[in-house]
Amino acid sequence: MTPGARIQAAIEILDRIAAGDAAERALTNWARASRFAGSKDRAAVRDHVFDVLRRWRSTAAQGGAETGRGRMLGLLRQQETDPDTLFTGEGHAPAPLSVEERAGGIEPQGASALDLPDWLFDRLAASLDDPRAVAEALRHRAPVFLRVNLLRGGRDAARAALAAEGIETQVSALSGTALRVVEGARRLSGSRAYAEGLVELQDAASQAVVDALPLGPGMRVLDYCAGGGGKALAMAARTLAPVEAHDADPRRMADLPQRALRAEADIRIVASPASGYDLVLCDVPCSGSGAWRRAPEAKWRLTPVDLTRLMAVQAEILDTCAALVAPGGALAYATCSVLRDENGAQVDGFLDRVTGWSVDNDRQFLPSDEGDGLYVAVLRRET
Ligand SMILES: C[S@@+](CC[C@H](N)C(=O)[O-])C[C@H]1O[C@@H](n2cnc3c(N)ncnc32)[C@H](O)[C@@H]1O
Repeated sequence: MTPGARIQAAIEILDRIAAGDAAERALTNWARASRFAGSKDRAAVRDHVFDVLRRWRSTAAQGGAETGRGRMLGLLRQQETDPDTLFTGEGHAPAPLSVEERAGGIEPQGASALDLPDWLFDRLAASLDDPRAVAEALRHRAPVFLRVNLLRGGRDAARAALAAEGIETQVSALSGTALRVVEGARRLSGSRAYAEGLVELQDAASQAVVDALPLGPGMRVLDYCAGGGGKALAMAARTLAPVEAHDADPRRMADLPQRALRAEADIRIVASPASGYDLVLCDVPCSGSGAWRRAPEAKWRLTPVDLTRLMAVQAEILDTCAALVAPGGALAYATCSVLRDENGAQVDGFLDRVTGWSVDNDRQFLPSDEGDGLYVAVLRRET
C-alpha cells in the first residue's frame, strides 16, 4: 500500500469508530477485508488510527470536520506533514483537498486542546497539581516496556538475548526489572527471549507497583483481580512460592496458565478464595485514565455515570478483600488511574469504614516516558 492508501484506510476505519464500532473490531474487520495489506501496512494503519484516537478533539478542530477525513487532516497538520503529498487522489489515496478544507481548521482551545472531554478535564484538575502535563502525556504514544523474569535469569542475560534478535533496550529508572524497548519492538512477539519466558510485556510503573508490595519468600499471596495475570506473574517471581489468582470473570484469566508455564511461575487459580492471606492485592477495575495513551477510546467513552459505578465496585472489592487478610497482613489497593476519586479518596473512604487498619505507604505514578499512571496503597491490618 502507498502512504496515501494507508491514510485512506485509516479514514474509513475512523468513520466506523465514530459510528460506534470498537477500534479493535474496526481494525480487524478492515484487515480481513483487505488481504492485500501486509504486516507493515496493518501496523501503519493502526498507528494512524490510534494517533487520531488519542487526539480525537484537537484533530477534528484542526482538520475542520468531525469526520475520519477531517481528523486525519488535523493529525497531519499537527505533525507538520504537508497533506497535499498524501491527499493526491492517485490510486487509493484520499481525494485532493477542497478549497474549503484548505481554508478550514481552527486552533483548539481548553479541554479540546488537551484532548479531554470537558467533564474529565475538571476531574483531572481536581486530582492533580499539573493536570495539563498529564493530559499532554496522554496525547502521545506509550513506550514499550518489558519485565525481566527473574525466575528465568538476570537482567543482563535478558538484554543480551534480546539484542541478539535485534531488540535494543534501556534499563528503566522506575524498576530494577523494567527494560524500555528502544529498537525492534515489532520483533518481540516472535522472539525467542519472549517465547522462552525471559521477558514479559509489562509497563514499568506496573512493575514499580509490585516492587512496592511487602512480598517475601513463602508468603501466602492472593491476586484478587488477576485479569491477564501481569501482576500475579511479577509477584510469583518475588515470592518464589505459589500465588493464588482470582477474577470475577474467569475468562480474563484464560491465558494465565500458559503464561505461567512459560515463565516457570507457580500460579494457582482459585474460584473462591479462603482467608488468612499475608498479602491480598486488589488491582481493581477503574477508568484506566493512567493508561489512556494505550487504550485511547476509553477516554472518550467513559461517562460520569460509569465512573460513579466503578467507584462503588472499587469500594466493595476493598471491603471484600480486607476480610481475606490475616491479622498483621497487608491489603494492597491498586489502579491504573490518575483520578483522586478512584485512588486516595477510596483509601480514605475505606479507613473511615473500618477499624484496625493503617496506611503503610502509597504512591501515585503519573504517565510519562518512564511509565503509565498508576496508584498503589499498602494498607496494614493491625488486629
Ligand atoms: C485492572 S484489571 C486487572 C489487571 C491485572 N491485575 C494485571 O495486572 O494484568 C481488573 C480486573 O478486575 C476484575 N474484576 C472486576 N470486578 C471484580 C470483582 N468484583 N471481583 C474480582 N474481580 C473483579 C476484572 O474482570 C478485571 O480482570
